[in-house]
Amino acid sequence: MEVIIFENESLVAKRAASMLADLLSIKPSAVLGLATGSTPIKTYQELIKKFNNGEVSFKDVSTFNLDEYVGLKSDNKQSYQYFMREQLFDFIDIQLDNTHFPICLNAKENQQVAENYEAIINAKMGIDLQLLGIGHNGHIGFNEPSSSLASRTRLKTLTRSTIEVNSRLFEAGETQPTMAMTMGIGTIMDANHILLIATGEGKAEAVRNAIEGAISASCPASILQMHPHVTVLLDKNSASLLQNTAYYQRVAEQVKELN
Ligand SMILES: N[C@@H]1[C@@H](O)[C@H](O)[C@@H](COP(=O)(O)O)O[C@@H]1O
Repeated sequence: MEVIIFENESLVAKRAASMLADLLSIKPSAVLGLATGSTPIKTYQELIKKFNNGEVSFKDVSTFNLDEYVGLKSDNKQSYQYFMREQLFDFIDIQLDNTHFPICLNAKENQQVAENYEAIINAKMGIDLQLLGIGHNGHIGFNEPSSSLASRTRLKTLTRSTIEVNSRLFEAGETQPTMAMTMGIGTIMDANHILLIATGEGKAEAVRNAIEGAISASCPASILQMHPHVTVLLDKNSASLLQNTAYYQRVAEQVKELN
C-alpha cells in the first residue's frame, strides 16, 4: 500500500486525476471503477480540465460505479447516475452506453441486478482502476461495517450513521433511500489497481483504522491492506491520526527519486 500525504485537498485531486489520465494514455479503452460522494468531485473537476486541454479522452473508456440507491431513477437528482452526469459525464466525451450502475428500481429484483452487474464487469475483463472514497465508519462503496470481506455485488441496508451523514445532501421533502446496491468488497478487491482518496478531519479515524488498524469487517476499508496494488492519497487532515507518516513520506521521496 502506497500512502501519499498532501498539504491540501486540491493536491489530492490533482494527483488522483493525473493517475487516471496516465492510465488512459497507456490504455485508452480502460475500465474505470468510479465513486460518488463529495470527495471525488474535485478529482472529476481536474479530469474535466484535462479533457478541455486535450490531455485526455474518454471516448473508449467504460465505467462501473460502485453503488446506486435502490428505487431511484436516473432523472432523480439524488441518484448516483444523475450525480455522475452532473459532475463528470456531461463534460467529457464518454459514451453514456459505456457507463454502468447497479440500477435496481424494485428491491425484489436485487439478485438479478447484482448477478447482471458482476457479469458485465467480467465481460469487460474486470476493472483496471477503481477509485474509492471512504465513509466515516470505514465503508467502501456501501459495504457497511460487518459486510463480508469476500462479498460480491448485492443489496445492502444502510446504517443509521451513513443515512445521517448523507442526509446533508438531501433537501427537505426528498425521500432518502435506506437501501443501496453496491459492488461487494470482493468485487472491489478484484480491480487491478485501487485508488483511495480521503480528505478532511472527519475521515481521520476511518483512515487510521483502514491503513494501520487490524483487518476487520468492522472497518471494511481495512481489507485493502490485502490488495497488492493500492494507492492512498490523503490530505494532512485525514492523515492526522496516522502513526507512520514519517515512513510514508520517506517512501514517497524515494519513489519520486526513482522516477
Ligand atoms: N457510497 C458512498 C461512498 O462511495 C463514499 O465513499 C462515501 C463517502 O462520501 P464523502 O466523500 O461525501 O464523504 O459516501 C457514500 O456513502
